[in-house]
Amino acid sequence: MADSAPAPAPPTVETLDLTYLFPDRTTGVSNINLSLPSRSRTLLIGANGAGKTTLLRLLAGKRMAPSGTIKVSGVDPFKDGLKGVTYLGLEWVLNQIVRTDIGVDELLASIGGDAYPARRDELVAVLDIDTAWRMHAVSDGERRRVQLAMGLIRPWTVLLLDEITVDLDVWSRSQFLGWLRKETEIRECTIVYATHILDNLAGWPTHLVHMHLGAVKGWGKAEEMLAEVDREDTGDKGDGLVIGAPGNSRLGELVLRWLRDDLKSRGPRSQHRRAPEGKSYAVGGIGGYGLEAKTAGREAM
Ligand SMILES: Nc1ncnc2c1ncn2[C@@H]1O[C@H](COP(=O)(O)OP(=O)(O)OP(=O)(O)O)[C@@H](O)[C@H]1O
Repeated sequence: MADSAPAPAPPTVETLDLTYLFPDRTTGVSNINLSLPSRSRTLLIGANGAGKTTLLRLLAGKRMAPSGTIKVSGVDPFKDGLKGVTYLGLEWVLNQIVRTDIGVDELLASIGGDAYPARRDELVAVLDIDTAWRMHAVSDGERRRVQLAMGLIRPWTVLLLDEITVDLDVWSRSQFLGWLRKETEIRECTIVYATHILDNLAGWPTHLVHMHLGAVKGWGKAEEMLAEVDREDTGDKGDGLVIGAPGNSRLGELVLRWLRDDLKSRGPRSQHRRAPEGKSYAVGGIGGYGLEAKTAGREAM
């Protein structure tokens, strides 16, 4: 009788009342409840310091969350490993190998390009990479394109992206976003993407998560959240924070509104730090929180 391997768990991302505090016990993320289905493309939106990177690193298993508060593809990413999860963030961008005198072909082969030749060739084409480039002699954007190809060649099932497209020109970024979209359409995979750059993202996300002061202020299906824009008038509220420029996408308009309201509710940064409405950050004595994982072996390349 032939062995039948169990079907892989669907690549879902779930958090259950997830709280994580840094050692100062005042910053981090608190009480986060999300349930992102397979094949979703989620944008994490929030002002600088809202908690997006912290959340992504927790989802990637790079920080230890309290037991039972995170499940990625059905398992705890810290305890049970990162199979199928690709996290592309700052550490990956800063890796020095991509600044040395090494050729693109060699670099792509070193991270498994030869095992996935079709994906490698597709990414080289989508990201308009010249495989004759030497990495010490390319522009920032060219280097970023090679880094993206390196990070994406292996067929991930959950992709966690912390804004890593900043150096791409508009065309390359739109091609890249289109490729990501296609991935979720042709196979079981899921993307969570933290970004401040909304160009070419109209119609891209299936879900939106609005973060503010370490909490999720709202989340849901993108179309339902975008419907807010059609319902509300957003012009000048007499506070000098005018939005609603003609030509803004609905997504751009919604995000401007969110950030305007967040700024108003938070006040200037130099004022005292405030917890999100209805929440209070615990100070000290919470078992399991604030533990920075010893992640040397877990850091992305
Ligand atoms: N290692 C750390 N130790 C203590 N506090 C931290 C640490 N890293 C981040 N923070 C704090 O946690 C909060 C959330 O930071 P985080 O990097 O998650 O924000 P973000 O939404 O990704 O911001 P940005 O859009 O600027 O990248 C910030 O107030 C930040 O100062």
